[in-house]
Amino acid sequence: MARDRNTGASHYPDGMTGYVMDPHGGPENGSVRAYLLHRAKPHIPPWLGWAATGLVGALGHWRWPDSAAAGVGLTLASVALTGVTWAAGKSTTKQRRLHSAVTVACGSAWVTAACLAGPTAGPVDDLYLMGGPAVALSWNVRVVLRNNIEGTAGGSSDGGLLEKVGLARAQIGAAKVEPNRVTAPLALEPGEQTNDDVAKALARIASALDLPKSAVRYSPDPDSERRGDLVIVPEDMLSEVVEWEGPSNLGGSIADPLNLGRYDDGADLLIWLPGDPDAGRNSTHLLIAGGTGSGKGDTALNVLTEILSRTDVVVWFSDPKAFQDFAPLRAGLDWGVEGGTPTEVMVAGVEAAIPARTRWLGAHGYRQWVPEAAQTQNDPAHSCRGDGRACGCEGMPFLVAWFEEAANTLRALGDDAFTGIAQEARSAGISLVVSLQRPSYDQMSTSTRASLPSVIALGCDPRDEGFSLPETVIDAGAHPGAWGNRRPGYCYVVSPGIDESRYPSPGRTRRFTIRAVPVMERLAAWAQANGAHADPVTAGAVSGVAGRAYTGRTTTDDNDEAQPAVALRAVREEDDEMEHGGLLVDPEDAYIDPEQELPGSEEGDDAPIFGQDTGRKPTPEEARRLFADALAEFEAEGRMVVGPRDFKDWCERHNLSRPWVSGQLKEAYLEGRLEPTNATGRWRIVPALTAA
Ligand SMILES: Nc1ncnc2c1ncn2[C@@H]1O[C@H](COP(=O)(O)OP(=O)(O)OP(=O)(O)O)[C@@H](O)[C@H]1O
Repeated sequence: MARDRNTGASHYPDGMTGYVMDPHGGPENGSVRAYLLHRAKPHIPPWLGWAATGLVGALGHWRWPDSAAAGVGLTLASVALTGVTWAAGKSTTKQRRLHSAVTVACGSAWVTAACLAGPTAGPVDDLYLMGGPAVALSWNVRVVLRNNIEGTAGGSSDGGLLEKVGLARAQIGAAKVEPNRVTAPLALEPGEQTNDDVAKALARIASALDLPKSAVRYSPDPDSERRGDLVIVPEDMLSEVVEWEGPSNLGGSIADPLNLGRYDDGADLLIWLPGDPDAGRNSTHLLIAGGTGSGKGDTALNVLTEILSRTDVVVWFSDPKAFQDFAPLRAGLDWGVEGGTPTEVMVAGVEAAIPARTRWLGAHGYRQWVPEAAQTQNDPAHSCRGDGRACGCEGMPFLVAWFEEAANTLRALGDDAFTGIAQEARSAGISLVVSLQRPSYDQMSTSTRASLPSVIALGCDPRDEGFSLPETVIDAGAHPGAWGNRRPGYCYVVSPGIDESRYPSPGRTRRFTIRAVPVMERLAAWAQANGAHADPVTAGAVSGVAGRAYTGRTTTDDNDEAQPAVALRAVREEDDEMEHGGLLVDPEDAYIDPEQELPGSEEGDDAPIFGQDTGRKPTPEEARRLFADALAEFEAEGRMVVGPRDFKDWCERHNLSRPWVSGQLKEAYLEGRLEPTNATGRWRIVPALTAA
């Protein structure tokens, strides 16, 4: 069929008749009578049925007036016919099945009465005149509604939408129509079509409706392979930008939902990090994945501001981008580092905190972290004492360990290590938050990806969709690849606690502008004064591996236990006054093996060594002292993870070789001064000051 661009008229091949609707519903060719006839056609059969019923009733009475045998036969036939109708309607929708059975029952009962008593006797004719049209009209209404739903979905009178998209014979049930959202139950052809077929047809449905792909979604019924809900959201209500004005629940608990923005139907976009034993939900780790310009930075700010506004959580935060986006919030963090070695130390800190926290939670009768765990333990049911009395231990806040642009860190850590940490952290009241520069498998391996159950998937390259979102959610119509960086802040969120039918619905986070900076600074100051401090157990565990690198949040509060840095400084000053060999052994002397030979060293060279480039090799003893000094210096700077490369300049200065340093590092490990890390050739300094 061709269409004249100027007149809008359609030209059919010779001999064909037909019409095409213009967008306003008027006939474009053919007569008005033909159009009306065509429109009326689907509504005529019920009325023909009504007329036929009347005719059968009249003929039956003429044949069997007042016959008792005919009465029995007709009644049985009527019941049988109704039963057959009910049975035959098994494969259709419940509503249609009932409607058909009731229609047949009414019709056959009237025929029986008309045959026996006569079509005009008593109320029989009135029943015919009133009941018949009512039943016929009910079928007309049904057809109209069905057409309307298909019409809403873009179907036109020359073929239903479903037929157009290859789902002929699928049935659409009564649609729920809300402002800007139509939800229509779909029942597919039994044995012929599956929910996968609908998923594959979504793009064609969007095309038929002239809508973007993300406007059409499908939520399969988990209990049926041929049923589900087709959801159409015609207008993009997210196009309006909403600016962040402040946290949603200042002073609340981290167990309360974090409000990150809104869904396309206006509902709040919420996530939960800690688990909820009542809901059978464990705590979760979160991946924030999006391409450049997708609004990942602002989304992270939405998440972080929400977390910092709660009173029972501490945040450890690593940002290789030197807190470019997060600087206004830094004061509210319990521990903030800028990537590289400090991040390695932070990872070691998380690793150390996990068993300590899990033990504490277990000892206090918590199977997972709940808000009560963050309070002072005054409940005998959560006591670590054997005598059943309340223990009064300080509470343990939830811990969020956040790794911005984490690809390098994760690669250095290795898959097994990360998977292990992720698994164990969940029962230790720790959530990991990880953001990636590019959401793809070359940034993060499959198994590491699998250990992050929650994701905020922002716009990305279409090829990376499968990385960001589970296949089922993509099949249901989620397509972050369609946004790229053109829709900043648009996201799909998959996370425990959210109704799964929401997963394919897009949401949008709030935008942060320059106006948000003072509000964020106020929030950080608020968090500094009112937020939680790391509990002694967590702080102790992390200080044990990170030493001075872990400072704890600085406040005006004088709680030394919650501020390991203050405690450490006090210990160090005390140590300086002690003679070597006291309780806290001077690291310079503690690990020297005077018997060990230094490769290539010159015997008997006893020139002074400290602070000078001698241009000669130090004696073995000098070299070991220098090495111990270097470790102490690293520790003092908070560089708690070291490897041969960190000694490059030092080697040059002291005429010592890299292999010698490698050997010395191993030796220091054997002596307990270093611990291996998950990365080959990297060692963690065991803090000398807290080792006691
Ligand atoms: N929810 C939002 N609504 C509207 N605009 C937003 C939203 N989020 C971010 N933007 C805007 O989109 C642009 C890119 O945002 P942002 O810098 O957060 O992206 P990004 O993914 O972090 O990019 P990059 O990785 O390059 O830093 C900014 O101009 C920002 O203001």
